[in-house]
Amino acid sequence: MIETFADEAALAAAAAAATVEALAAGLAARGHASLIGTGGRSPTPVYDLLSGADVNWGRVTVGLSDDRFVPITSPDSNERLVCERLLRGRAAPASFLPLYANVPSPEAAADIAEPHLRALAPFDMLFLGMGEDGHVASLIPGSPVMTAGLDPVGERYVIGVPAGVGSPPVARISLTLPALLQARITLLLIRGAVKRQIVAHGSGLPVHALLKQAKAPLRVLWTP
Ligand SMILES: O=C1O[C@H](COP(=O)(O)O)[C@@H](O)[C@H](O)[C@H]1O
Repeated sequence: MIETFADEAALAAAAAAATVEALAAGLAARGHASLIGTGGRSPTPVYDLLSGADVNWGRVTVGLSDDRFVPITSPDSNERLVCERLLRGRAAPASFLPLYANVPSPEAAADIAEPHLRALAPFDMLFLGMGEDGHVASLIPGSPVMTAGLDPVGERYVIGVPAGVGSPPVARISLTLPALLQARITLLLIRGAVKRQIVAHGSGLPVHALLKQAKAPLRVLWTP
């Protein structure tokens, strides 16, 4: 079911409330909690709200479902977005687990991140955006690693994605479907008629691998 919100602010308020609840549950049950964020435009107002939320952020680890293989100084860096919009104010004490590393290739960065993501799973909250091509994380149609990344029994949690697909078409680092399915709750944050149509009526795109599975609870939050 797609949950419809009147505007971006209403969607952000619902997403932030669900996130605070999920992090509080993780903290109460295990003494620590995890939030895997996403890049793009969709999560930004949610990050703004969460940066002021009453959470024991010092016991929260924040990661990313994907990043571009660019340094944090780049405007294309998802890590930069999270640092600028989430990890400030009350959320400043949270720990950050990067996907990007200053190494020669996205595959080498993925190798570094892999054990840390495995140790962090299962995740208390996962945010995903979706492109108008149906991609989630950096599992992008046309990519030579998309099929491997969407293999539900694949051995990797983190993969390098060669340049040439996506916007911008830079190399990337992405969580795989087995990693995404480690979320206790996932919020798919989408906006606009095209994305609603893809979720409601499309098939065979990366997002549908998540929509059709029953292992990891998923909410779709949409606004026009
Ligand atoms: O390239 C990316 O795009 C998607 C979707 O972004 P949006 O601006 O349409 O919400 C995003 O989820 C992903 O993290 C990012 O790398």
